[in-house]
Amino acid sequence: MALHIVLVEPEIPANTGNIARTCAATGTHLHLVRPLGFKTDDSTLKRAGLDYWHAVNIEYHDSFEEVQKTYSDHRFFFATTKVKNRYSDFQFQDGDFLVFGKETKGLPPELIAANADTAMRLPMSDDVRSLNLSNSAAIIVYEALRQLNFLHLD
Ligand SMILES: C[S@@+](CC[C@H](N)C(=O)[O-])C[C@H]1O[C@@H](n2cnc3c(N)ncnc32)[C@H](O)[C@@H]1O
Repeated sequence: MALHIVLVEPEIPANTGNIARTCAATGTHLHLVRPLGFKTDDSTLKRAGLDYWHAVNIEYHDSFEEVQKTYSDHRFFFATTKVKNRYSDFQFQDGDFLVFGKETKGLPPELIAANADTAMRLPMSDDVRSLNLSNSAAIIVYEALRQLNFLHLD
């Protein structure tokens, strides 16, 4: 088993490359939902992931519904600025899916509304609208790993 990160329609290659590197470091599986805002041979994407791409377990999907259908026996958590639930108040389990939205618009409001019980927010001051996507993913996956005693890692 492993944790899973889902990026729904990511736009900025450097963010996806950074997240791929975090996935390689943590044994987390990466799911990219099309359309992507870059080509998979984009040099910025490759550079941000350094030479760790071979260590990333990556899957591409045509829709988020496809991810949910394929992994219907897993739990899904949704990272968004739009709710009050604090990310660290959830009890994560091995196999959980952590879902992140696109850089410009975030996750679709209807997806958040339909999953309000498992939507989570990283606390921020009122001066900032959102955190960077790759920073958000790193913080949440490491919180899940901390709760799981860094299962699968040293
Ligand atoms: C740059 S943000 C999107 C900004 C968008 N205007 C919004 O408010 O959702 C890209 C993604 O990073 C994650 N993110 C950024 N800041 C977050 C926060 N404070 N709490 C939870 N997720 C966050 C979310 O998954 C979001 O969809």
